[in-house]
Amino acid sequence: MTEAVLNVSGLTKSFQMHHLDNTLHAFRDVNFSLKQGEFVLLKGPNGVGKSTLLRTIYRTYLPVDGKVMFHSARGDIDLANAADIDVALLRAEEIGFVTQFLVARPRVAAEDIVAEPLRLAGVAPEDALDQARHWLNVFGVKEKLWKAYPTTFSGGEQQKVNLARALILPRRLLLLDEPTASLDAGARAALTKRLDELKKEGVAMIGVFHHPGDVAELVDRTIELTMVSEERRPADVAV
Ligand SMILES: Nc1ncnc2c1ncn2[C@@H]1O[C@H](COP(=O)(O)OP(=O)(O)OP(=O)(O)O)[C@@H](O)[C@H]1O
Repeated sequence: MTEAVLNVSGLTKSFQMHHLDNTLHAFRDVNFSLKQGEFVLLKGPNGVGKSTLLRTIYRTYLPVDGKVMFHSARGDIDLANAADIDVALLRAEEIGFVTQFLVARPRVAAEDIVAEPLRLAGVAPEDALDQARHWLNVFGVKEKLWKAYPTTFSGGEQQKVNLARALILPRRLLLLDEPTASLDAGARAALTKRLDELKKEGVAMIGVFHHPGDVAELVDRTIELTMVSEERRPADVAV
């Protein structure tokens, strides 16, 4: 039987706009589940709350209501209520998040940024570097840039480093927020291929895609978020 990875129930997020003295409702009463190897496409118009939903699952944001039950290899944990230290551990080991923005650090070479998740997982430094170079190559980062600092890279080059780092290690759950936004066709094809491999290895994925056609073959289900009206409605998600 395929194992459940994530159960999201009654998840609701709003932002308190103190300077305007009002509340902005991002999404309300979102319910869905994800199993191992499942790929869910998140859709909806601009501003409907797609990125906010992914960030709430990742616990960048705290929800105002609901549960984000993550079935970790170490046991079940509600990310909506978990201690920061447990969230940090899960991010290091089991939950990946690919955004369109690289968090580049000053004076850290591209290959070291990519190799870091492997090193932290206990892979020997030279093996980790070899694998990092392999993935930089797969995503189309030119060899002469491997030892350079990505703070100076173009948007697309930074995004390729970002992908190589985020996808180097299979995670139990992978959140993808427009990972193709600034990529050329070659890198988009490499990304689709890597996501297909990860899916086959059992990684559960939910993501928003700029070019949903790229992942059409991988999608098992689509979740469409709809705008929250200011009056209360029981549910705002169609599955
Ligand atoms: N930190 C924040 N503080 C206040 N409001 C926020 C914050 N983050 C997001 N919002 C608001 O929440 C709503 C949902 O934003 P979000 O970025 O999740 O939408 P989206 O569906 O991902 O949009 P797009 O398709 O344009 O990327 C927007 O109205 C946005 O202004």
